[in-house]
Amino acid sequence: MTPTSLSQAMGSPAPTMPSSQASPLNPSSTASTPSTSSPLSHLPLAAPGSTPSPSGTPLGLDNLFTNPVFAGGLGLGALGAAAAFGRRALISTAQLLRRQLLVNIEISKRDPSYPWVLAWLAQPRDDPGFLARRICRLRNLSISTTTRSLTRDEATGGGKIHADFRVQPGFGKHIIRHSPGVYIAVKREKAGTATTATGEPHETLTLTLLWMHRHVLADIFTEAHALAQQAHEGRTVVYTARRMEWAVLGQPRIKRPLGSVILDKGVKEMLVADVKEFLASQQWYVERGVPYRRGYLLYGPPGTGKTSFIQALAGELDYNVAMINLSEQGMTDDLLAHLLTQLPEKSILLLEDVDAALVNRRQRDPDGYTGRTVTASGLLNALDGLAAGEDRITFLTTNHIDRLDPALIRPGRVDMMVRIGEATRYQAAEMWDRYYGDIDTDHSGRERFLQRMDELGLFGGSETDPSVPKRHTSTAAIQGLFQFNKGNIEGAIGMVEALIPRTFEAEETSPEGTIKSPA
Ligand SMILES: Nc1ncnc2c1ncn2[C@@H]1O[C@H](COP(=O)(O)OP(=O)(O)OP(=O)(O)O)[C@@H](O)[C@H]1O
Repeated sequence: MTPTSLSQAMGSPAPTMPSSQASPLNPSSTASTPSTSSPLSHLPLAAPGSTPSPSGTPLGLDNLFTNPVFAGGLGLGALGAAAAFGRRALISTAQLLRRQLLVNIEISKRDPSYPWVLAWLAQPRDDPGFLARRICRLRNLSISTTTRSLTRDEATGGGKIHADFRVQPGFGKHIIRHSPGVYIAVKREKAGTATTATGEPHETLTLTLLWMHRHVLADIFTEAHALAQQAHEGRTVVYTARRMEWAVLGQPRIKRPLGSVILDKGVKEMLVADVKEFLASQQWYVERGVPYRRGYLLYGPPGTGKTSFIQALAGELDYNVAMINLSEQGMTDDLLAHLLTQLPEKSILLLEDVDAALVNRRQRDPDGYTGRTVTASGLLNALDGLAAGEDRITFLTTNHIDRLDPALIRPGRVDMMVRIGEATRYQAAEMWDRYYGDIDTDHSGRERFLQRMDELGLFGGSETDPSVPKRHTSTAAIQGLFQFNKGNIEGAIGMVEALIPRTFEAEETSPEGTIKSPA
């Protein structure tokens, strides 16, 4: 039912609309257009109760614009829109300029250059001048501390631990001046949550500089690398596995001279020559399709210089040492394989006490469950399986060769096996010369020392007295005795009995390799 019919039905006449309201789009129109001529003609222009225009007509658009409230609102709206547009235009222009004029370089914490650049940023710089001094400042600093135990020689000042503090740019934004007129914005930030690898959040470092100054980036990385190398010069970096990544263990150590490790006659020379030959013959391996890696197994009793030799060899070759403890909690076959594929560059891989991993092969129960972490097959695969990396020198050490699986000792995994045994007469004499050579010029002290060792059967029995038990001592024990009697020939000779290992003596004697202070 239409409204008309409704009103008619209710007995009231249908309302007529004034002709001036007939066409709201043409308010000035006075033509008496029928209300049905415009679809909008029946819509009221003003809300019920609104003030009629002074002309007596309801509010029209011309009146709307002359209305100060409406005009003011419209003006404000236009201003707001213009401001928003202007802001957006400004942002777009800034982004465009940024893209065109600036260059960003992001360095991930996983990249080897990350610590180098951090150290480079913390370098003291020349005074840049009044203005630049106000602009350039590392606002937040963080500290990276490493500690190491002091040797007996170093610990004269009373302390036992040496700490190194390195100041680095902290998290946040900084500005540094690279050279006159070249400024770099630095942003160091934590990215995301803790990684499963280290338990620490990932970090990035972003350097931003003018596009026209981009050439300094190459200088920055070269300088940062040179700085890192300088810090490690004459030093051997020891890496250790920290969860899924390699981490530097303490401070890089001063290179140990090869001459300070005394192995039996010719052993050291033979090993060094073999490694050097391997390093010089990469082409030979490539041409024959042989994986370019070489494995060495050093075995023998504790304290005979196996680890010391590997450390000194790394120094001699200008290599680092990447060490994995196979019996460490959490070390699994997968983790071992992963770490071996990520080996730090120019590093000797050192797997100590390798028997610890192989023991579990026998301890596996019928279900294949093993209480230990790295299995024997995991180790074998990591050494020469499909995923095993190339360009690698591996040293394995063990005190228990009898516990090793024969599968481990086969060319490709272990190419050379060397027993580093108990101290021989040759080694004892060489060590004596290193400690007392300058004061025992006629070697008389050395002869008395060796004779005393002989009398006690410490070179595997006495040549003159068959009743003397066959004994051995370690080079570590001899070193301990000499260190205890620094510059004291008589003291050293008088204490030879302390070299007798505990296994050959009653319980009250000193443990193997340790020198007890005289009462
Ligand atoms: N042949 C050696 N020449 C010089 N120093 C030695 C020698 N053997 C042992 N030492 C000294 O004894 C200490 C222990 O030596 P090192 O750790 O190299 O022995 P190791 O054979 O690796 O022992 P382990 O089998 O227990 O790991 C070191 O301080 C090292 O300087």
